[in-house]
Amino acid sequence: MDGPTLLPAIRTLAVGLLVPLGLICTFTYCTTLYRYHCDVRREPDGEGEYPTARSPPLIPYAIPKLGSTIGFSNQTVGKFWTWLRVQAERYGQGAFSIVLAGQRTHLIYSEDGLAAVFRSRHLSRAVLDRQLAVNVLGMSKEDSFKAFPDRTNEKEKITTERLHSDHLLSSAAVNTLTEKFIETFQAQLDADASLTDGLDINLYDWLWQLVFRASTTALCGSTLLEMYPDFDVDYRIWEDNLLGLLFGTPRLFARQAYRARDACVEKMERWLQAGYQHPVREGEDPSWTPDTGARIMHRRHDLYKQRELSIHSQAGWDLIFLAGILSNATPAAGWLLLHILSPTSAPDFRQRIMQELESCKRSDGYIDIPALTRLPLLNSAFHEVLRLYVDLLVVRQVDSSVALGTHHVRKGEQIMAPTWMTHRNPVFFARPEVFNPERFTTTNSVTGELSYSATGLGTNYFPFGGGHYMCPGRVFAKQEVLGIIAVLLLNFDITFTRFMKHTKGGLTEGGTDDFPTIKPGFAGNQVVGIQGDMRVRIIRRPLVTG
Ligand code: HEM
Repeated sequence: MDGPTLLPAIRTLAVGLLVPLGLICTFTYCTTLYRYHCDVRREPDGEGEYPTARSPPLIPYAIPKLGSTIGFSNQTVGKFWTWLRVQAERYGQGAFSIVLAGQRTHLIYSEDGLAAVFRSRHLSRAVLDRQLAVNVLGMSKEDSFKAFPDRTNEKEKITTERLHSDHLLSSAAVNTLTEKFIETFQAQLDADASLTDGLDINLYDWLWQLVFRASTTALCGSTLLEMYPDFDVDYRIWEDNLLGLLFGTPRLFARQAYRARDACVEKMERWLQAGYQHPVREGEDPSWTPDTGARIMHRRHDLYKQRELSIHSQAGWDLIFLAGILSNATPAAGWLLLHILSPTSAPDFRQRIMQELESCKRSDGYIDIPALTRLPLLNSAFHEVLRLYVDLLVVRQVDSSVALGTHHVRKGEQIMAPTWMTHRNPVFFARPEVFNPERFTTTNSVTGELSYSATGLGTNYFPFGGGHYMCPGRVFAKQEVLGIIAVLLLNFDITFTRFMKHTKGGLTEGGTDDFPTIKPGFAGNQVVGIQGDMRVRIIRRPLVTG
């Protein structure tokens, strides 16, 4: 066929394809839009206070299967939720549904709906955990079923729940982990002679490295970073691409992410193999060893063996466990420190934090960690960081059709409970976009004593998720973050120089108003990343003796 005869054929083919596609999209949009408007305007069924549960209104879309995937995947953190809030207020809805990559997904944020999500026995997370195991950790499908079974085997000697409650949540375990973390964090600072004369640094970048090493050593021992001193390089790439991997971005479009994932897992695998060559001696149960890390890791490794996981899958599961501490507690500490030191904060904020911290110095020079966790302003500021900077999606699959408050969901569908819709709702938190370190404090009207509390907010505040799957690292995370702040502020003078702005070419000098912003990413990042930095001068304080 020559050129002139080929062109009309292509045109006919294009028209033949595009016209039906256009018609399908127009028809889909019109029908979903019509149904949406009927649903949002429908009066509640049922009697008075007891409305009958019904399926949340489905957000209209044009492309079948794709549904709202593109809008939901917008990488400006919070953009989708801001849009959804407008819909929620306009139509008085406590939940909406979207089609996400072909799956009907309910976004639930009403108080009764959230309470039911955390309580319900009809919801689980195994399918999502397996998707994460295969896509993000490179586990085989077979091992993902062994690691995340649909039902826990009652006969199992070790279970994840028992393991977490005994070795991650108990106060003895948390204190041991915190002590090891602080010891390693402090040792790095002590070893840096340049801090005595003073250093000009980009604060968060500097802190990230220190916390990365101290957290990894506290959990996994010192051998991992001795074997792979540059482990952080691949880890950072993997962390930045975690949600893209989870959603199954094909390897062709995310080569660097897959390479970093495989490199991280391979390094953890070699570290595990080296550790297994030096098993803990019979009858001994050390709280930490250089080769195998903390006791929680030893017990996890016992669980891996009980479930007969390959060494590759064991390494992947260790990697995501490590990410719990690295990818959440580190930015949380960063946001808190930036706010304390920022010239944009209230003038007396830093001074009051310092007064509180001074009261936690023990006579031997160490920090009284339990006392730190009772400081009202510091703890309130920590909770405020989590309110403002956690973009969490509590994700569950529906195992059997059920009413979650007034929302009816069907077997096979998916639930997402977004923190953004409640944590930034002006009805629950006045001026929600503003960092207010006093938000969780109260002053006793008789004694004038300041205290703090994040309880009483019920399901309006859930940075650590809720119910059966609630974060088991929550107590350690808080102690770690407060410990970082105390060690730095009590031992160093830190002077603000300027903010550093993020640009395409890297960080450039900013003004005194350019407080760092939220790093772009998919919804559901947990503690959001920090974009930009703060230039400071840091100098060790002279030791006070006698
Ligand atoms: C500020 C810090 C942290 C935040 C905001 C956070 C948040 C979360 C959230 C939201 C979940 C899922 C809960 C759900 O689905 O309902 C989770 C799970 C988990 N977190 Fe954390 N986390 C933090 C720190 C940590 C630390 C320090 C560790 C470990 C040392 C940790 C270990 C885990 C583990 C093992 C799970 C999975 C639990 C399970 O599947 O049963 N987290 N975390």
